[in-house]
Amino acid sequence: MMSGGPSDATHRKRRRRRGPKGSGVDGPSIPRAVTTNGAGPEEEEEVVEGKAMELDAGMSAAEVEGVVGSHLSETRFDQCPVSPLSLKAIKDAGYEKMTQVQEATLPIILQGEDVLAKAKTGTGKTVAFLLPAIELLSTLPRSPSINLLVICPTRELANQVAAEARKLLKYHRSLGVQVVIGGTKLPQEQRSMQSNPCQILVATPGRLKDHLENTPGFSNRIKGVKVLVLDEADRLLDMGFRRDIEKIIAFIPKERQTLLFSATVPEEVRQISHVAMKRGYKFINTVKEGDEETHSQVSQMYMVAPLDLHFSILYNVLKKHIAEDADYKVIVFCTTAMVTKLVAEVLSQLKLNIREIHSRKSQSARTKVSDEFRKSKGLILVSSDVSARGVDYPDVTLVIQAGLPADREQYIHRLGRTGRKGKDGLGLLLLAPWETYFLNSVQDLSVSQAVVPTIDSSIQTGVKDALGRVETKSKESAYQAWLGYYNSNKAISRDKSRLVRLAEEFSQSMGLAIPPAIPKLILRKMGLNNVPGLRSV
Ligand SMILES: Nc1ncnc2c1ncn2[C@@H]1O[C@H](COP(=O)(O)OP(=O)(O)OP(=O)(O)O)[C@@H](O)[C@H]1O
Repeated sequence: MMSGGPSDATHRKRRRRRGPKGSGVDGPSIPRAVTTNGAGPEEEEEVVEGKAMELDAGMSAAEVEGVVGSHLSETRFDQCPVSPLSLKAIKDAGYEKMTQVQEATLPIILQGEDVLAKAKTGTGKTVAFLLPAIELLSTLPRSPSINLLVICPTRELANQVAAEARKLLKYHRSLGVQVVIGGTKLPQEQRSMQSNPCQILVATPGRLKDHLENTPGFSNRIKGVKVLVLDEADRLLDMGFRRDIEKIIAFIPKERQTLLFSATVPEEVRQISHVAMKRGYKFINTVKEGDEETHSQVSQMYMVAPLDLHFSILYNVLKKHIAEDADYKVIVFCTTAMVTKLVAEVLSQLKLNIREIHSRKSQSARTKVSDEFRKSKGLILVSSDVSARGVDYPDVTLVIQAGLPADREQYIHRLGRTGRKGKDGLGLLLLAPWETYFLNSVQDLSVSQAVVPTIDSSIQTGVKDALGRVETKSKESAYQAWLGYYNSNKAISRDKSRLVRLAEEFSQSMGLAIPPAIPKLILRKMGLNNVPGLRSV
């Protein structure tokens, strides 16, 4: 018997009023076809708290730590109503016990309910939605329709979800999985879908929309969707992706099961979940109230220092970490693609073992680097937010976030690349003094201040020389991207002359004597034309 089933879980019905008109929650941007999808004027959701976190009064401190820190439940997969074919594949994958989110969601998903699930990073959410969906699919008659559609915000994550699906499908010979992602050739995907139509499709939103609009027969195939999954649901429902998702959902039958998963579920997402889910959906939260959304076994630090020290601090911290851990595996998150490129170039010049990944790289280069980083140790991945969510690189020892994360959620997801599957990890957030206001948004997490290391002259000289060897073009592009990123941040862009001053500080930190000129058109697009202190060409 499963111990985390609905009979053991705490159920609470909760009625919530949706936000007022124009509050951004029910705004006019939601097409009628989508808003009518099971949503009434008042949303009702059932809150189910998994019993996985309940503690026994008689436990020792070590046992308590083991339970709280552990991502695994006491339930084995072979104790669950799962087909022998799936069980065999699960065994081959080396999984024996279910993780807490898997234990809490499986029975409810198998009952056909719509589910919004929140569980910490690296705790097996992918299997939690794939396994019950595959169980359902295995009972359907064979057809060329797509029956399970999984939408992911990044290409790397889509590939990874497909890989996990292939593991689980090992013995389900009649089921197949296909991936459609941007950055690859559309006709190639069209041909492969035609020659081998699979029941499971994993996609990024833009490319999926492309297929809906341009691939003959595709919109018919998608009418067969029985289960829709939004992985990293809060990201997919935020303003960047929301319109695409709404358009896609309009093509999919309303009679379906919808599963939304993420490590972060801000209140706004709960309020707009009716965009995708039926009323009366179950909200399953395996993060106990009062518990942090991050892992206790991951030490989180922040460091505050002027921008002109950031390259040296980065170099110093990395060198120290490498000296302390021969199996180091580090991700350095940067604010934008072009800043990522610059940081990667500077650190490479400093003879560190660097790989670079961001949206300006070709998809084949991204896939190559991602595969290499997954398998390797002794490597530093300098990354934009393309690696922030979902990607499962085992044994990452340290995550550095240089500059402001986009928001609290992005901070949590980036940090979640370390400390996966109950392992230890380290996180460092490196901020300039004027960025420290961000700390308010993570004050409920255990982030402690770290002392700025003393930077000796050899490090300073090394960094200066490395910067000198980096092409001016990279610095110019980084400056422009930096300005764009901070200009889109409301707290900072309010005072344009301050923004220009800060950008100049960044330019100096790269060793440039004067800030680069920016094309007029771009300045206009950023709303920064005629701002004193910015040069244009
Ligand atoms: N029951 C299990 N036992 C052992 N390992 C598991 C189990 N389920 C999943 N895993 C492994 O745990 C790792 C993390 O899983 P996954 O990437 O799905 O986490 P996640 O919760 O989706 O994380 P994120 O929030 O970062 O997306 C993967 O390597 C996966 O193969």
